[in-house]
Amino acid sequence: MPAPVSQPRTLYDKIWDDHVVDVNEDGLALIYIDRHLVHEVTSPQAFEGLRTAGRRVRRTDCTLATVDHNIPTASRKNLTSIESFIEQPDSRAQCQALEENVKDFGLTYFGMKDRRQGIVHVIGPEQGFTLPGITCVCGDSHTSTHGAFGSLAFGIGTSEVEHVLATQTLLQKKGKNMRISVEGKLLEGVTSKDVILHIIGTIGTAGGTGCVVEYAGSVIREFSMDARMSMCNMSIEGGARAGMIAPDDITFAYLRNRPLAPKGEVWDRAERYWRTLKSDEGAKFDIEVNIRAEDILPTVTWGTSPQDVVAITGKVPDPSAIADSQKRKGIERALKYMGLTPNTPMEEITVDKVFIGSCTNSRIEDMRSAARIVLAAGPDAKVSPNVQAMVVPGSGLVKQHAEAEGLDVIFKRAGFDWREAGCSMCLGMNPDQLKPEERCASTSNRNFEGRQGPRGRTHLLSPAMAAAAAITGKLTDVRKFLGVETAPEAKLKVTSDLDFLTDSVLPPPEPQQKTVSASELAADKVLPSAETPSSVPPFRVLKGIAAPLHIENVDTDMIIPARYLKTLKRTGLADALFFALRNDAQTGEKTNFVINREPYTHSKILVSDSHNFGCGSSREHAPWALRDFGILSVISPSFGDIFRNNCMQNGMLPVALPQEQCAVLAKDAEEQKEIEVDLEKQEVRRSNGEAFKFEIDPFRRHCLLNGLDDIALTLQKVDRIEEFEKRRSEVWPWLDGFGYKGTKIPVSPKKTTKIDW
Ligand SMILES: CC(C)[C@H](C(=O)O)[C@@H](O)C(=O)O
Ligand code: SF4
Repeated sequence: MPAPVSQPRTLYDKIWDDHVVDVNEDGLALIYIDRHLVHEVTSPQAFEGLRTAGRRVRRTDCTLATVDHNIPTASRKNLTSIESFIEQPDSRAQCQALEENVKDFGLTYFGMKDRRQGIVHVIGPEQGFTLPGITCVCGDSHTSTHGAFGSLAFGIGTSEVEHVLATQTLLQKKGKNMRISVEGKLLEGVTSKDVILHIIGTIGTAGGTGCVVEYAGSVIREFSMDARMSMCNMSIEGGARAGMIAPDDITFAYLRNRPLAPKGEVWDRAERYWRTLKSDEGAKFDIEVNIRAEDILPTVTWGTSPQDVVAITGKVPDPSAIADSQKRKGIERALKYMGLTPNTPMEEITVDKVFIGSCTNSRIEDMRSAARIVLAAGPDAKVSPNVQAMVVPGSGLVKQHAEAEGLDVIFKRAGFDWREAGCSMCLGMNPDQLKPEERCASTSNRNFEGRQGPRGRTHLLSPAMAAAAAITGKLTDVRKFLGVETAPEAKLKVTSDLDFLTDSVLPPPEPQQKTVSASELAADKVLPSAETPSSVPPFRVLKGIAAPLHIENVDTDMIIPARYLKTLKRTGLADALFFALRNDAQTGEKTNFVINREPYTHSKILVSDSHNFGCGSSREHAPWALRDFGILSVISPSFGDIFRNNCMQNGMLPVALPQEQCAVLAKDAEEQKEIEVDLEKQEVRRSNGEAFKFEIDPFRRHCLLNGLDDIALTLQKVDRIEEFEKRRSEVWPWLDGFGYKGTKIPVSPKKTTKIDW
C-alpha cells in the first residue's frame, strides 16, 4: 500500500511500493500482479499443477493467453484447426494443450484464427492490456518489453506462472535501481535497436544482474512507444530482469482508445495517477550509466552473446590482441562457431538469410523502417539472389496495418517472404530455422549458439540494417541507403494503429469489474497447510562429484535448446541437457564434453568458474534438465536472476561464491575430488575440510530445507491478498477486468466461474 514517504523515490520504488501485499521479516515481499500474459510453451505444467491441486485461476480478468512460439508462419488461408494445421506433433500438442487449458480455466484467448493473435509482447501493449504503473509478468524473459509503458514487467518460470495463476501474487526480493541515460542527438541511421545493442556492449550481459533499469535522457524521451519497447525488450540481454521508461504524453497518446485502456472519467483519473510515475528529483540509483548519443553508430553483433557488438564500420575482433586468457578463449570459441576470421571488416560478411521479426522488432514502425530501405534501394531493388529474406509481423493486427499501408507489396515485390505472426525464426520452435552454418542477419534479440537452428549463425541488428543486408547480400552500413531520393509514388503512407483496433470487427470494450473474491475461492477449497509436505524434495546436504565448467555467460539456450521445450512434462529432459555440447553435430556421436566423461556422468553438482550462469530465457526446462541428469546444485560467481529463482522452485540450490573460490572448487572438480554443499550451515566444503560460506535468503533457505511449496504458503495469506484487491479496486479501478464483450472469444469455460472481460 502506498505509505506516506518523504524520501525521494525512483519510478521502480513507486511501483514496487504500490504493489506490496505483505513483507517477511527478511524483506522478501509478496507483490500483487496486475497483468499476466500466458503462452503455450511455459504454461502446460503450470495448468497441470493447478488441476492436480484443485485450484482455479484467481483473476481470469487479468490474464490473457495466446499461441506464438510453436505456430507455423505459413499462410492461414486453409486453417481450420490447430490439429490439422500444425504438422510437428510436439508443437501441435503444446498449442492444443493451451486451447484446452483456456477453456477449462475460463481465460481470454487469442487463437490462430483471431487476428489479435501474435507474440505476447506485441499483443499486450497493442490491446492496452499493458498500462503504466502496473506489475506485469509472463513465463517469458522478454516480458521486460512492457516496461516501456512505465510498468514493472518481468519474466518468470513455469512454477511462478502457476503461483500467479493461483494467487495473482509473486514472492519477490526487491532489486537494485539502475539508471541508463542516453543524452544528445542520435546520428542518422541509428535506431533504438542500435542504442540498446550499444548499451549491452557497454555494460555486458551481466551488467544489469539484480537490477531494474530505468532508461532516461533526451534520446529516450524522444523515442516512440515502438522504439521504447525495442529498448526495454532487450533489458534481459543486459542481465536486468526489467527495464522501464517513465510514462509521458507519448505513452498516453499510444494508449488512448486501445480496447483495454480505461475510458472516459476513469481514463482521466488513471492519467492523473500515471503522471506521478517518474523518479523524484534526487532519487537514489545504485548504479548510473551515461551514454552519449553521438557515440552510437549502426551496430551489429559478431559473436554468440548479445554483448559481442561492433559498429558496422568496424572489424571482427582479433583474439590475439586480448591479454586475459579466459576472454581470449571466449572470443576464439565464438569466432570458430561463427565461422569468422579475425580482422574481417563487418561489411564484408555475407549472409544467407535475413529475418525481420521477433518481439524486439516486429511492430509497425519496424516494418516501415525496413520497407523504407527497400524503397530507397530503388524501384527494381531485389533481395540478393543468394539470400532468403522473411518478414514476420508481430501480430495479426500489425500484419493488417502493414498491408493497409502497402508495406507487404514493397516487401513482396523485392522478393521478401511476407509471413503470418509468431515468434518464428527468433528461436525456431516452428519450421522457420537456419540450417547448420547458415548465417542470418536478424532483428531478434539473441545470437546464442544454435538459437535460430542447430549450428546456425546469427548477427543481431536493426530492421533497417536487416533490409539493407537483404538487398546487398552482406552486412551493410544502412547509411548508404539514406539520403537517397525516393520517387514520390514510392513514399510510404502512414496510418494509425487505432484504425485497426476500433473497427467493427473487434468487439467494443466493456468495463467490467467482477472478480472472484478470496472468500469465494476459499469457500470451496480447504487451503493446504504450509507444513503439508509438498512435491518439492527437501534440500539439506549434498555430497558428490562435481562437473567443472569454464564457459562465461552460460545461457539457458545452451543448457537446453529450444526444440526440447515442447514437452508437457517437467521430466525426461536429462539427454537434452547441454545437448549441443554433448553431441557432435556432424556425426551425432558423443563428444568429450565434461558430463559425458566418467566420473562426471554421475555429477551431483556443477561448478562454473565464470560469471552469469543461466542467463537468457526464463525456461524452467533448464533446471529440470539439470535435475533429471542428477545435478541438484550449481556453484557459480553469479547467476541469471530467473534461472536462480527457477532452481529454488524445484528443490535445487544455486550457490553464489566469489570467483576465486569458484576457481578453487572447479580445480577440485577437475581433480575428481568430491564437494559437499551444506545448506543448513550455509557452506561449501572441500575434501580437505576447508569451507566457503555462502549467503541465501532466510525464507528461501527455510523452504528448501523443508521442501515447502510457495503456493500453499501464499494461499495462507489470502486475507491479505483480498484486502489488497479491495483497495486496488478503489484506488486503481481501471485495473479490474476491462474488456471484450466475449462474443469473439472462442472459449466456453467448463469447470470455472466465467469472468468476461
Ligand atoms: C520460451 C521462453 C521460455 C523463452 C524466454 O523466456 O525467453 C523464449 O521466448 C525465448 O526467447 O527464448
Ligand atoms: S524472444 Fe523470440 S521466442 Fe522469445 S518471445 Fe520474443 S519473439 Fe518469441
